[in-house]
Amino acid sequence: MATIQFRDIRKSFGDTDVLKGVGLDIADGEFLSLVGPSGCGKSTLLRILAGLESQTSGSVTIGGTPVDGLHAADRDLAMVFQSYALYPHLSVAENIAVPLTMRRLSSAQRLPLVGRVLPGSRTTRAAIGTTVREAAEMLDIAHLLDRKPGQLSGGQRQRVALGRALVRDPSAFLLDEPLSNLDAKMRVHMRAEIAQLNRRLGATFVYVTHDQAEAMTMSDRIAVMMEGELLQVGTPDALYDHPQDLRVAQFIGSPAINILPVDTDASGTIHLCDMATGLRANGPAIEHLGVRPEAFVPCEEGELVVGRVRLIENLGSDLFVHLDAAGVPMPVTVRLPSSARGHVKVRDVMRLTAAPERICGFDSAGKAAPVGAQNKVHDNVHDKVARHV
Ligand SMILES: Nc1ncnc2c1ncn2[C@@H]1O[C@H](COP(=O)(O)OP(=O)(O)OP(=O)(O)O)[C@@H](O)[C@H]1O
Repeated sequence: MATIQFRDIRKSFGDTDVLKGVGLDIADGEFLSLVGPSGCGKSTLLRILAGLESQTSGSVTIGGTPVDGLHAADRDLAMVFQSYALYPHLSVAENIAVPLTMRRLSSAQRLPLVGRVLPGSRTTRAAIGTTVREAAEMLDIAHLLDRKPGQLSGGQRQRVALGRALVRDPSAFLLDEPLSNLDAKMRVHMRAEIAQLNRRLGATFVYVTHDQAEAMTMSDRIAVMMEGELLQVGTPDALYDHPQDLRVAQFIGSPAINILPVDTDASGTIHLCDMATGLRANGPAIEHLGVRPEAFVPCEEGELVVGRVRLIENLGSDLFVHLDAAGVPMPVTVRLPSSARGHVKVRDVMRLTAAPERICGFDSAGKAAPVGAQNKVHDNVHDKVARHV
């Protein structure tokens, strides 16, 4: 069992508080990604779990057992880094075998020539060879076992690093930006493979990345960190559809969510640029509305946003239309289906609405707050949405 629990983890370097009380439970077999911008503390949290760094306060348990006093080597975890950390003078097979030779052969048995003739050495080496081959086959690098790391591509080197983690058969895999050194195509390929590996092995994976797309495509759940705090933990869908914090809304999703600055009057009516939006705050006053690019629908009247097209990006499958909209400091991005090609031109004026349930509201503290349709306008907006879909 490799459930992992962080309890109120704090870490300071000098007088800089890098982790400010992180609590997180990771289930056995789960693929959990820690995401956040550079410097938010995600690697530090992973290193504390690995035993490579000690926390200032708080505790970590693995499989229900506190590991705070345990050395890294005694935690039964395997770590894979961005820099593959391979030995250049050893072959791929020898690199993958390193954890096993260290664990299963005595220091005398590990000697280059004499070691091979010592009692037990031959059998143990054969068993290690079988394990290495199995791991290499799983990672599709069995044909490279005799090569040196210098003769491999970046993607192949990362597989060797994964193979070395795999043969340890750890209770959990910790991966720190393992794909950062790969080109874009190889990253997409490897992220699918790593996710499959997690499903096949059934082991717990804790994966650190600053790339939200990587986290969205691979994870069972994502923990979003910023400035040493955990802002939200949830499934990719929950974070995308129901961000609990404005910063989470902005971090997750590409192109980014549209953020519209709004005012809420005493009756709860929400205004954008002094125009009633047809929406009301069903709780605290709303200061920002978040609308995903694909949630906008063109309309003829009763719009939430009106803007002039400044740029059209044609991706073949979709169009991303960027508009300068009144009262919105950043360009508004709308995603339209490919059937809209040729129907929208630069400098056109577009009116956009969105179904109220697809609009996120945020209060003055940037926390999610409920938004609903105002009764009469609600019906209008729905009629219009129905007419334009
Ligand atoms: N040994 C150290 N001494 C002093 N400060 C450190 C040390 N290690 C990390 N920090 C600081 O702690 C903060 C968090 O670092 P950490 O590496 O955990 O961030 P991160 O979210 O993983 O960022 P990145 O994606 O850039 O690796 C950073 O501001 C960093 O400068």
